[in-house]
Amino acid sequence: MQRDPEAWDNPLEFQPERFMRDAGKVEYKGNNYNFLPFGSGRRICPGISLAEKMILYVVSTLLHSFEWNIPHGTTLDLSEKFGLVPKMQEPLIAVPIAKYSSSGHYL
Ligand code: HEM
Repeated sequence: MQRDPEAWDNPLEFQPERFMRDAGKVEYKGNNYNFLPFGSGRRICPGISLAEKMILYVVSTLLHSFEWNIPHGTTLDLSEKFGLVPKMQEPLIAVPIAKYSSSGHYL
């Protein structure tokens, strides 16, 4: 359903901005069957509230604290392989470089 071209324009294209166009209106708590990131019904993810509170904090802290690279001499390959959930064809190797010392000073 989340890949149905009748519900989504170019559903297989990575377009995170599609969610920003109607930010605030995107329903993800199991009532909009076009978009079920946490599932639906009796087995819906019980961690939604925690995820809502933590995800922005965790992702922004990782982006703020580290510069992210891929190993030298490699290229980024975002192709997927078929499965129950999409997995990367080639595993992503991300190399974090700390921006701050343990005392909090910019390196
Ligand atoms: C962005 C974060 C998360 C996403 C996208 C996510 C997504 C999902 C999905 C799709 C399911 C299956 C629902 C279904 O079968 O209909 C699930 C189940 C579950 N999730 Fe999450 N989840 C997230 C975070 C969390 C967190 C933070 C916790 C706990 C602290 C959690 C605990 C669980 C548990 C225990 C289940 C099994 C529920 C059951 O089978 O009855 N999840 N989650």
